[in-house]
Amino acid sequence: MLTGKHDQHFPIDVFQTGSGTSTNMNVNEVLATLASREGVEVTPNDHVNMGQSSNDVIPTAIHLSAAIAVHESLRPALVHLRSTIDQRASELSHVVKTGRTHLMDAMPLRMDQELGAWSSQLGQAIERIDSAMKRLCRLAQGGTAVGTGINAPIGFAEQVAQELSEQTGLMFTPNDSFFASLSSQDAAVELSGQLKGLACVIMKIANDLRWMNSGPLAGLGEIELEALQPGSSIMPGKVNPVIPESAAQAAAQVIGLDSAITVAGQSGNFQLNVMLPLVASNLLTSISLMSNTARLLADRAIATFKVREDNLKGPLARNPILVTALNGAIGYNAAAAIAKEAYQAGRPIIDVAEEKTDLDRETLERLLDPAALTQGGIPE
Ligand SMILES: O=C(O)C[C@H](O)C(=O)O
Repeated sequence: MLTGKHDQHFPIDVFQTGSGTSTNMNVNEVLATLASREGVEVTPNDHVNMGQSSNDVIPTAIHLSAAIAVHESLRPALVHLRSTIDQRASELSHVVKTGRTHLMDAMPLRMDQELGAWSSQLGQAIERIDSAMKRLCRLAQGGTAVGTGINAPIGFAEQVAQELSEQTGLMFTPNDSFFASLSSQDAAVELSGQLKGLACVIMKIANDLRWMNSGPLAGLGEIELEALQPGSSIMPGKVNPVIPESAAQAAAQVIGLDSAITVAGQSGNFQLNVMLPLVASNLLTSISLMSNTARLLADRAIATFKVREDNLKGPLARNPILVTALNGAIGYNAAAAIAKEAYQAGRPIIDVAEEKTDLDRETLERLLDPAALTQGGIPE
């Protein structure tokens, strides 16, 4: 069954009984049939489902499958995205650009600082997902119908957890309360919440890339993303940022799937949560979306964009906001007057400052040097 050879025998819809009994019995029936074909007399309920109930099997399957998907797919993809960003950041540490707040010109920063923010956000998203994994590795198996463990042999829960740990290399243990693990989906809600946080990070990176790539002539034109396809069916020669756009859509989908998981997480009525199939489907979809997106962003956008350094240099030199560096020497109001005049006249800030202050050219060059202004501290 694990090879996928019998997948066509699983026709059950995700939107089925809330316990997932239909899917559990589907598995039991296919396994019993396969065993019978080998001449072993096996029944779906008495043998395959022995010592089990859908009520503990399905919550266990949710935790197990999500933990494996995070461990084998999502985490490596996020680490890859982060190291690709780090690699580009160290290559681009010489590039100084205009910072933006409210989408408006602000003080300068280096590109490694800008990309370093993405890397740090991803690092913290990984930490949060790692933390959720601890709760995900606690299993419901052994709780059977309502959490008491009726019909399961003593020690069954521990044996299942040990066997699954050996097979996967993850550390599974029985949950400390089967009543809790059957009637709630708290660990899945937690992981989904962390995936939503990750989706926000991905959305931010994708949007920054789209803005930086905008143009090529009438936009910011700070970078040039790899051209992957003719972007327009009508406008010849137009190349669009398809990877960041697909990443932003995947992120939006994960945020939506999380909302449904949040509702499902509240659907624990007495001893059983009855939205388990939805939780399973949405959680695995989110993990898969974020894994694929992280790899695509890394390999087809971050690793390959070119920096249009000439486009960065002009606005940087003309940016009147650099006058912020003079606050300490001449005060905010005098600096504001210089900035306004420089904007209005379209003149370099240094020329206006030389006229309007007692500071000599050399001092102004030092104080207004964009690269020096990326280092923090009080300009002297
Ligand atoms: O399918 C089961 O094992 C139990 C079912 O979900 C029920 O509680 O009625």
